[in-house]
Amino acid sequence: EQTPLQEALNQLIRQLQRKDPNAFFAFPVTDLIAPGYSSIIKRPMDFSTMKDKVKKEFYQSLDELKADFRIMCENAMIYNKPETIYHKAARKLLYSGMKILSQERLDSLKQ
Ligand SMILES: NC(=O)c1ccc2nc(N)sc2c1
Repeated sequence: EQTPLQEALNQLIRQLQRKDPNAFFAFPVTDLIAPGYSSIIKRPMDFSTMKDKVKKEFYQSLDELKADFRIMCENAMIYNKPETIYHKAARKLLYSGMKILSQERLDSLKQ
């Protein structure tokens, strides 16, 4: 019951998650592991939420998924200090992920 767009977006999320081997971005960040997170980060995002949004057809285009991916990485660079493994992982993920999401052949998914 998946549309071509859903198939393509799920495949891209799988590709992006391979760039997060420590699964720092796999699930929502809790205030338990990250004190004060929910009062600092106004638009939390993670890969499990993105997958749920694909399933519920919240994304109408690749650009909308790209926006959530960028928010997810930027959140981590806001909350976590630059010298932390989380901040460094987020910056690396953002750059490698944007390369994956900006390939020519994906232009058909743009609206
Ligand atoms: N995505 C994040 O910002 C993130 C992920 C995992 C994690 N674990 C901690 N102890 S702080 C922390 C932050």
